Amino acid sequence: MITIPRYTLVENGAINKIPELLEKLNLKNPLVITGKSTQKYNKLGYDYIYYQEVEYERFGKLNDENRKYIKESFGDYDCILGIGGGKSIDVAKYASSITKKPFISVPTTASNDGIASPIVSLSVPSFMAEPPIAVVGDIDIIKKSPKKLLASGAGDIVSNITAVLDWKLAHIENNEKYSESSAIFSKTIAEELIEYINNSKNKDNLKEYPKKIVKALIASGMAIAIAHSSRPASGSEHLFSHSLDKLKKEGNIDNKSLHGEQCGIGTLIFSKAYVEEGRLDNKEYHEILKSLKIVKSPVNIFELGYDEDVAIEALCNAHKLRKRYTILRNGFDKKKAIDILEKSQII
Ligand SMILES: NC(=O)C1=CN([C@@H]2O[C@H](COP(=O)(O)OP(=O)(O)OC[C@H]3O[C@@H](n4cnc5c(N)ncnc54)[C@H](O)[C@@H]3O)[C@@H](O)[C@H]2O)C=CC1
Ligand SMILES: O=C(CO)COP(=O)(O)O
Ligand SMILES: [Zn+2]
Repeated sequence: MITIPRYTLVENGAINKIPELLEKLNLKNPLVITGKSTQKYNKLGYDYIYYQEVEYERFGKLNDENRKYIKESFGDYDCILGIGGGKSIDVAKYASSITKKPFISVPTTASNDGIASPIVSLSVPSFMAEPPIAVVGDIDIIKKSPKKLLASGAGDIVSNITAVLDWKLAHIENNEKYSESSAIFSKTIAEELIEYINNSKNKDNLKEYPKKIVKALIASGMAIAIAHSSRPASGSEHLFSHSLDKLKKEGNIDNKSLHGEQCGIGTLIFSKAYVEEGRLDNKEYHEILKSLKIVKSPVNIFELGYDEDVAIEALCNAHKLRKRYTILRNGFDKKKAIDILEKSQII
């Protein structure tokens, strides 16, 4: 069965409609999970906790002790609202899946497609939970969020191009189950966003970008729900991002690069790899590059704040991050990694 949000509000002032929405859903006692810079958007003063204080790390491990802890912490409320960026939303979604309470997603920015997806990405590999029962995207708030966050949303959307290529490749070379309709849906979301961004100078100079990116991210989450897997939105480019996250964590690297920014870089690397294999037109690689430049998302490893050794190591380890067949196949050795990083001008 495919479950997608029952209500999706994407408009100016949407956050003021939360009471009305709760009433429609017959919910009365919400608990908000939010971040320190987004608590101000809990305008109705619902009880709240910061995602940072919910022992974030424990959530990645699904054992009985953690389930008990979550149930005890969230037991008295009849629904959970995630208000904030990707982390607030992920923690809220996870808590909702453990407590079986409905989850309402209230993104205050548009940085990744966890907004409406059934995926929880607190660990690698990610796992399936329930999607939000409703999404409340207040454009007044989202358009004022930091540009870096809004730009990273584009990186998470262009990812769909390489993710779908990887999915098809896995079908051809590894006999994996593949859904053409899901793939077309996911790819179209990315192509339409790229087209809008790249023509924005002639159209509205990105005035509509906040609304477009939120809608694209919600749709991408729905593509994941339809496929019942993150396959349509996560391929080799996400493996690169997960690999970078691992290096950051293990090496205690203090760098605030965002998920979507890292995935944007990954998309440039692997779209170039697909061009090299003759499976993608070079024009498409350039369209992706152009769109990331226009929204000012990083297009090389230095703009992302790392040196080239980090890029090489992340790329050489990427295939080990999860069991998912991609153009990485059995992994890139150092020579191949450097070659493609140079060709895609990441280093
Ligand atoms: N479930 C899924 O399918 C996915 C989940 N994720 C999750 O998302 C996380 C990354 O999310 P991001 O949003 O990139 O980072 P984040 O959640 O760490 O947010 C970055 C910062 O921006 C702040 N922020 C959010 N809205 C703001 C606003 N309007 N004004 C000022 N500050 C604001 C946040 O409070 C936070 O301090 C990953 O760690 C992963 O757990 C990422 C991709 C997909
Ligand atoms: O980030 C995601 C989709 O954009 C989720 O993908 P993962 O399954 O790789 O965590
Ligand atoms: Zn992503």
